[in-house]
Amino acid sequence: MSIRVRGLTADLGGRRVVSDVDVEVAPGEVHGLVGPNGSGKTTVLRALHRAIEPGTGEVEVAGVARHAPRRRLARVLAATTQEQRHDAALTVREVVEQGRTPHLGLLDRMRAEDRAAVAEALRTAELDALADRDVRTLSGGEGQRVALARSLAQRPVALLLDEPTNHLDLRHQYGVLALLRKLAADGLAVLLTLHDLRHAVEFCDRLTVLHEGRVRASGPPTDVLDEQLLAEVFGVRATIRPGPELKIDGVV
Ligand SMILES: Nc1ncnc2c1ncn2[C@@H]1O[C@H](COP(=O)(O)OP(=O)(O)OP(=O)(O)O)[C@@H](O)[C@H]1O
Repeated sequence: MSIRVRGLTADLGGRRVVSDVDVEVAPGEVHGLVGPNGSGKTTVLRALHRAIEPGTGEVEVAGVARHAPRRRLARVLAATTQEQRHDAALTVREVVEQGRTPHLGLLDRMRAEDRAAVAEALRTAELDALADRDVRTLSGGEGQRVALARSLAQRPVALLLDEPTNHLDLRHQYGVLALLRKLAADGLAVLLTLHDLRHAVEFCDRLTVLHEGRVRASGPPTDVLDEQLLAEVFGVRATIRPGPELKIDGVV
């Protein structure tokens, strides 16, 4: 497994917000963490990339366990989070270059392979035209693509994304989700939080549904999202019909 979370418990503000959560993501898998607001999705991601210290439980990424040096973790795990605001006077290219930091020694300069990883990440996130722009001048969606490009430049084994499509227009939503599928096909393990259950059905191999900090169900999307769960967890009367109402087949 590239990502393994076992029995994870986390307390925040004196309250238990995640209890006994298990999530496993294999290489090549796109795994969605879904659940209502406040159900603990971001907290699980934050424990994985060590933005918070979990209470109990095992958290392991590509064999790098919970107490291993941070630098080892940064070589295998990239995270695109909601907190990533770009408020320094840097160009888009300079932010994406930061993705190479875990692979460089303290005084090392960028090597040819680092520059190639940055160029590929910029191209993949469709940022070539914005490469020399000051990141502080970008729109929300453009900034979100910069954060993704920085993660891609890192060339990780596992990728975490917290609501990666929430600022994106329709074309870029599709573009990012299709890109995640392609990255998974190349062997990456992808764990993302999503609110749009239609995206979850269309793009995820498996889902873990969180409710009040606990795993309510996990498995293939159409097995997991039945009428009873949609009512009890999400508070909607709904059914998953085969085939989405709006089917996007590619970008033009
Ligand atoms: N720093 C904190 N201090 C206290 N409580 C916190 C803190 N961070 C998160 N929480 C609480 O932990 C719970 C889980 O939050 P989390 O952000 O993981 O939920 P989420 O499922 O990602 O929600 P959303 O869909 O709204 O993004 C929420 O009740 C939240 O209020």
